[in-house]
Amino acid sequence: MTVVAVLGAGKIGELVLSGLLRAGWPADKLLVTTRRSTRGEELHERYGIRAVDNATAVAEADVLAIAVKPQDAGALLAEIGATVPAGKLIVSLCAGLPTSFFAARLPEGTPVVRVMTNTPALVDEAMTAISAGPHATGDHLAVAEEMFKPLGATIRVPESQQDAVTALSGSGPAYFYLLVEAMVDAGILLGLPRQVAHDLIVQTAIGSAVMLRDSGEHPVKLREAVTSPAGTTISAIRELENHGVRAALLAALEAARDRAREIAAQSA
Ligand SMILES: NC(=O)C1=CN([C@@H]2O[C@H](COP(=O)(O)OP(=O)(O)OC[C@H]3O[C@@H](n4cnc5c(N)ncnc54)[C@H](O)[C@@H]3O)[C@@H](O)[C@H]2O)C=CC1
Ligand SMILES: O=C(O)[C@@H]1CCC=N1
Repeated sequence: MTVVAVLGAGKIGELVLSGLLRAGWPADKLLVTTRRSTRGEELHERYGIRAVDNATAVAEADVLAIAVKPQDAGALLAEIGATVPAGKLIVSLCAGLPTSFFAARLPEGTPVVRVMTNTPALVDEAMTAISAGPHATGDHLAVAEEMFKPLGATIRVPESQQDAVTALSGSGPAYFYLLVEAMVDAGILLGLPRQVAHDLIVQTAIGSAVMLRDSGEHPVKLREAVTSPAGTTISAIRELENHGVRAALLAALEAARDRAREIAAQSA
């Protein structure tokens, strides 16, 4: 069975490892590398996986999943790049970095797949977009899918779309959490106890999300069904439009996409 090493076990690296274990990936087919040895020991105790150094991971794993910050990827590749044997699959989880960044620092012919997942992987509800980079075949994409399908939904996209994907689904959970946080505050403004406001809006978010996924209806239809003539909802929507929420979202996602491009430019 494929041995996967996660290089850099912060939030996303741990989330991938824990998801693979939940899906039944044997612990002895997983390796992790960390910058601090105490972090490696912690992960070993928590999951029973071996924490090794980057050189051991390169030697023993079939797939190297790069989960360091994009700003740290250059240093990591300077350390391991020349030693990566032919045929190892590189799966990058790094926002912004194009697969050409990896190809330029790895032996010629090394297959690279670029992946953008998100934190709901923690509850097996991730959205993961997968793109083939240099030398990546259908079989390599299938390996990436085997890793990420148990963590939620997967989609294949051309790499040219990955910065937009990062802005939408990679960062997306943060936008929903911000909205929920703001709506809880609004509930408090209206006089509700914090816990009641929290419970009301979290269940409303879950119900709305399930309807978005399962009803087959366009979001406009779902919103119209809530919006009674001369009712309460349209009064709220007028305020949202007056305050430019729609325009703010367009600008926000454009800013996230631009930041992904900037990260790539700064790393080149
Ligand atoms: N946090 C998120 O929601 C998402 C993050 N990503 C991407 O995942 C990657 C990781 O992000 P986070 O987990 O949020 O960052 P993080 O900072 O929590 O984790 C990165 C880890 O890499 C370790 N590290 C750095 N250099 C290393 C080296 N040479 N050898 C071994 N370990 C090393 C650091 O000590 C740290 O624990 C980033 O590239 C980010 O763009 C992708 C999708 C979503
Ligand atoms: O904020 C970031 O850069 C990472 C990438 C997508 C989500 N978090």
